[in-house]
Amino acid sequence: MDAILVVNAGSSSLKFQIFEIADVGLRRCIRGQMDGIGTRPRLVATAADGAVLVDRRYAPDAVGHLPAAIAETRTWLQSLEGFSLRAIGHRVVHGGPDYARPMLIDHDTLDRLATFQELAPLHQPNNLAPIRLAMEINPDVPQVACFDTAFHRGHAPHTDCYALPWDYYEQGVRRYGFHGLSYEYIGERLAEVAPAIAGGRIIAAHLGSGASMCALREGRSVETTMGFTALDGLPMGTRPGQMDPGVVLYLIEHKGMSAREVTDLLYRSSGLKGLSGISSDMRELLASDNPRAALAIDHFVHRCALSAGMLAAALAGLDAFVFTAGVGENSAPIRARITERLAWLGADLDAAANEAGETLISTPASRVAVYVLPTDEELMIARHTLALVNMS
Ligand SMILES: Nc1ncnc2c1ncn2[C@@H]1O[C@H](COP(=O)(O)OP(=O)(O)O)[C@@H](O)[C@H]1O
Ligand SMILES: CC(=O)OP(=O)(O)O
Ligand SMILES: [Mg+2]
Repeated sequence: MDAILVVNAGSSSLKFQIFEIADVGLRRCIRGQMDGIGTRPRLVATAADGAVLVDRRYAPDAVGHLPAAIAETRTWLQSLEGFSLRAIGHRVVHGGPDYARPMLIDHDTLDRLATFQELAPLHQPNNLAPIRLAMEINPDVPQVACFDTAFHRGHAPHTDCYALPWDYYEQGVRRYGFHGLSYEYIGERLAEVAPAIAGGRIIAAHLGSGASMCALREGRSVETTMGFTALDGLPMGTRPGQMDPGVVLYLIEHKGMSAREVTDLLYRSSGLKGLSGISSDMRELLASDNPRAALAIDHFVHRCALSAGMLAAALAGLDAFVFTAGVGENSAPIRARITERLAWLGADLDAAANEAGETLISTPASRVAVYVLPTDEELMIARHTLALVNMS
């Protein structure tokens, strides 16, 4: 069976899918992930009919980081039979100013993408490692890079620039935005679920271990919370989100921290994990009676509400709000708390629908439709990969 493998290395998870290249297009065969990396690692994969193909838990230090997750997942994938790999599609978080669309990967592209590693240290090295590995093992199998940043390309310069001397913008110091594959999918999915409003003023909230929001109009990104890097915007599992740059200067100049130490603090030890002192995982914080867990959750909800207000201002109003990604798709309590903070915009939560995890969780009287739409970055990657490989 001719197949496409899709690899999506996130900050706390490694997601993968295998699609058959069928006459009718793509048919999903296997969907899996290694999640809870470093906290409660678990490899789960299911077949298209829902049959569980593997469900394996590991000790936290056995799969303590993405390279270990890649190695363990690759070993399992190699045990599969019956697939003839025709292409591999990869999520690559940072495409810099050059890459505004998916690209076939050659060694020059790979070298260029490696120069963005310091702009996405939590992701880019883990995005590029499987590409290098596959190039060594299967050099004849075409590989495609699909960028988180591409969906946000095309914003007006006055929205993408920082108030710095202009030549910094020209050097690439600008707002890029991330989670673009997720937002591209959510925009298409909303057009299927709610065609009447999909082209309107939409905020999509990708609330995972990495978290951001995006303002869409006519299905296109007009503003988003992440910026030059995936540190900016909302508080996340291990990242602080928006923060006065003076804090970085203070940590270096007055606390004597090195740039490397500040990088590690901001990418790996801040956010929900740093504030709570307990965990980066919203499930553990919601289950904790520790006041610091409540503080971290209160902070997360508050910053989500503020960012939603900012994006509603960018849209000059709001027609729909969409929750997606790990927290957005799975946590009714967090959805309820954020939606309550959007009442001033006209959002009215249907508590029963929210608890039941329905697709529409706002009441008929709500002036803002509130949806829960599972994202599927991997499907977007597979579609782009098939399109590029068919064209080449
Ligand atoms: N039932 C749940 N309730 C609250 N949070 C959840 C739930 N399930 C998953 N999560 C959160 O989602 C996060 C993973 O988000 P996800 O988008 O899948 O991963 P990543 O951000 O690594 O791409 C977990 O770290 C956890 O905090
Ligand atoms: C950009 C980003 O934060 O990605 P993830 O949510 O997969 O960590
Ligand atoms: Mg993710």
